[in-house]
Amino acid sequence: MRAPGTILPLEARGLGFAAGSLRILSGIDLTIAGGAPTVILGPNGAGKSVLLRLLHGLLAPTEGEVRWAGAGGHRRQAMVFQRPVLLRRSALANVLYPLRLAGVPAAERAARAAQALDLVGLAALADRPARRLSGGEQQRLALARAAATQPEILFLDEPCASLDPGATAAVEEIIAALAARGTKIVMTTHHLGQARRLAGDVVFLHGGRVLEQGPAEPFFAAPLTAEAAAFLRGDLLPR
Ligand SMILES: Nc1ncnc2c1ncn2[C@@H]1O[C@H](COP(=O)(O)OP(=O)(O)OP(=O)(O)O)[C@@H](O)[C@H]1O
Repeated sequence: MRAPGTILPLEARGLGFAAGSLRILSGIDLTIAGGAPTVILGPNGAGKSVLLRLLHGLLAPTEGEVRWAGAGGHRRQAMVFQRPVLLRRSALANVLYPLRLAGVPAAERAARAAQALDLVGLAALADRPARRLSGGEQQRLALARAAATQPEILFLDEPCASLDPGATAAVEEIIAALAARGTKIVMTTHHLGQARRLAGDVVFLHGGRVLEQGPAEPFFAAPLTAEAAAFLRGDLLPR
């Protein structure tokens, strides 16, 4: 069972990140509430991955802060990366391992892992060595591993970056299923079609700043900034 209460909304206030003299993100103010997925969009180098890492707590901000509404925010979230790092063990063992680390009682671990493998369509491959799975299956396994920990918020960094259309559709289905059962998804993607299909709201980043933030439908129909309009047309944006 998930701990009572909620850690949402997640708020970023004056958030910034610099590496030496290079400012990568500045002045980010965001409120991420529960509900349909939040999709972070923007051209290459806009700072999407860095923002996701700051929100997740993997990077420490050099300015501003990330605030969770409730206690234990860092424990009730998970992140899945473009290329999952899997243990040299079976698919099932990969899902069980973080549950053991999280102190989930042994009796509950097997049921949760089986349920998560089922959710991603990998129940039949539970005993296969994880590193022998295809790229799409590995990404689904990474999603199962994260989902089994029952995070309230799940960060996904380009989850379909190196997947073909079939594998991408399978991952999108899993994301939609997780969102439907109440997991808040915050993700980056370069697939505009995917963003339109999944997003409840959008954060548009350019040059390390948030230029737009709001519900997905009006953003796609009539973006407010010239930069977002150009991005949606597929034009190159000056940095
Ligand atoms: N630790 C770091 N040190 C120095 N520069 C960094 C660091 N992390 C990211 N950068 C730079 O910050 C900028 C933003 O990187 P980030 O990966 O967040 O962009 P992105 O929007 O996710 O891009 P892409 O769409 O290409 O993945 C890039 O120019 C990147 O090279």
